[in-house]
Amino acid sequence: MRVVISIGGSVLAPDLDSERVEAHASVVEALAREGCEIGAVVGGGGVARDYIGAARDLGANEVQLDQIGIDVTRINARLLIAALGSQVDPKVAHDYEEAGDAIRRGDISVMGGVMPGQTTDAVAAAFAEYVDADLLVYATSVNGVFSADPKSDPDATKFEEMAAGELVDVIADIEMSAGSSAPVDLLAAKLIERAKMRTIVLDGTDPSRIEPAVLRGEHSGTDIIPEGGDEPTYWAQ
Ligand SMILES: Nc1ncnc2c1ncn2[C@@H]1O[C@H](COP(=O)(O)OP(=O)(O)O)[C@@H](O)[C@H]1O
Ligand SMILES: O=c1ccn([C@@H]2O[C@H](COP(=O)(O)OP(=O)(O)O)[C@@H](O)[C@H]2O)c(=O)[nH]1
Repeated sequence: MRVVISIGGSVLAPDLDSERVEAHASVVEALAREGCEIGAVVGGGGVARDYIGAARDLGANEVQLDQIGIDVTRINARLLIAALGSQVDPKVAHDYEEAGDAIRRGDISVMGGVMPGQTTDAVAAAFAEYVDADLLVYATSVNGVFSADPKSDPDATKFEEMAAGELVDVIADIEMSAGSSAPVDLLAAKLIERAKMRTIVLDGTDPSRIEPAVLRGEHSGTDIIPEGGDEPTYWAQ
């Protein structure tokens, strides 16, 4: 089974904590031991936001800010690589071909950002499509996709499952409001829909939730069901 796991910066590196990075690496290694081929994509978190904020104050334009964000995601990717054993490609893949080659060689491949105008959510979706992944997992700071932002709306309800087209609609509504954050970005949602990619959005603040989700489909987040896609098959069955 081939899996791409997107580890949000808010989850991997809300601050610099080697034990947290180690815990994520352990999950990736455990999945690899189970025979999964793994691509990981790492976000920028609070450090990226701090750098972007400082550079904005200094007059940088949006593309320059994105480039700073990409650099930070790649530093976080290096942290995850440092925590993974010999099975990982020691280079942070800068494009999908490099990442795909590493996976085909049998290595775990780790990416950060690739180009301005998007986030690592979209990188993970494109990576998953490029390598024909069986599953894409977003480990983020909320336990799935909700009808509204659960951090600000106490009446928000979680989608246990939703069609990829519904995900696009929900995300498009969020992205209409400036400065808002979303469980995945709009480009990622569109790519998931186009690729008919089976996708899970879950709370990755405790990384041990990722393994049962990948191996057995057991999680309490949101399943994104591809329209016209295959029924899920689980590695452990
Ligand atoms: N409809 C929604 N469903 C789930 N989360 C939402 C929604 N709208 C906004 N959010 C927000 O999206 C954010 C997603 O996590 P974020 O902190 O950006 O993590 P990451 O580092 O994984 O990108 C959360 O802060 C959550 O409050
Ligand atoms: O392919 C990419 C990935 C990231 N970024 C930039 O890097 C920041 C941090 O990436 P992350 O995916 O963590 O974004 P977040 O989830 O914090 O919005 C983003 O806001 C963008 O500015 C980018 O421009 N292109």
